[in-house]
Amino acid sequence: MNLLKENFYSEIVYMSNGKFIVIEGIDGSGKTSICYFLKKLLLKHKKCHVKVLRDPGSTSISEKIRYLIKNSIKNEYMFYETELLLIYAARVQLTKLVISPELKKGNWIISDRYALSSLAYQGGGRKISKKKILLLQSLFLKNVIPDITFYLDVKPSTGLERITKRKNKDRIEKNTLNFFIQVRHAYLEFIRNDSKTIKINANYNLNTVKKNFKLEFCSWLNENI
Ligand SMILES: Nc1ncnc2c1ncn2[C@@H]1O[C@H](COP(=O)(O)OP(=O)(O)OP(=O)(O)O)[C@@H](O)[C@H]1O
Ligand SMILES: Cc1cn([C@H]2C[C@H](O)[C@@H](COP(=O)(O)O)O2)c(=O)[nH]c1=O
Repeated sequence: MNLLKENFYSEIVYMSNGKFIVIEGIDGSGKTSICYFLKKLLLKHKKCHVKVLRDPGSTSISEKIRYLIKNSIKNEYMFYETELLLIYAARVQLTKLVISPELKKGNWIISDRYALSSLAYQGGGRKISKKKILLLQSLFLKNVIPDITFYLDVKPSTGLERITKRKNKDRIEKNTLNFFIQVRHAYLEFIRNDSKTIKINANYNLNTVKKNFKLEFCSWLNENI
């Protein structure tokens, strides 16, 4: 695609409205690596302000909630509904404090996960009804919709292998392979026929994933900016 080098940068000159870009995928799919790769790509041209965020997290309150979500508390089980509501509390805080104001200023947001994660993890993984999750979404996030979501699709065994190499697993990562198979299945169901989500094959090595992501991103940019 020859739009890659010339057009990618010339298009950025015209960026004036803020854009909300979300990177999704199961644990170990490479989301964080791609978020920072995209930030670098956008900043090279210095024509827009870019913030990378993580959901849950990225505000003081949301980071405290993130800690609760990711770490087990001795002798007390966390109910799946509690998990969902904590995640939504962190997301509402992040949205009101950072995402909405930044977008209003015309800045760009790259978010490592957003509402689709709840449909995949709490819906597909924990089996909370889609209706309840969508109700929270429509009650609290109704005007904040990603302009585009990139879903990094990886085989759950590969994703888990990558995170096992990196660090000790947290409360959610300790779930079974079958849990992640169901989360991936839910992602694939939700993005099927969704024109605002682009699927990237994340089973390849990181350089190849970055190259393919860049191609898809540039092509989206050319059509949408
Ligand atoms: N395509 C890839 N091939 C091999 N290793 C990868 C690939 N993508 C990421 N990794 C490695 O896997 C680990 C997890 O990557 P990264 O943090 O980007 O993923 P993530 O989806 O954000 O994970 P998590 O959800 O656990 O935070 C890192 O050590 C990273 O270098
Ligand atoms: C947003 C969101 C996240 N989760 C889970 C998925 C991950 O295991 C952690 C977040 O950690 P990461 O390193 O930032 O990927 O939380 C979830 O279950 N539901 C959600 O909506």
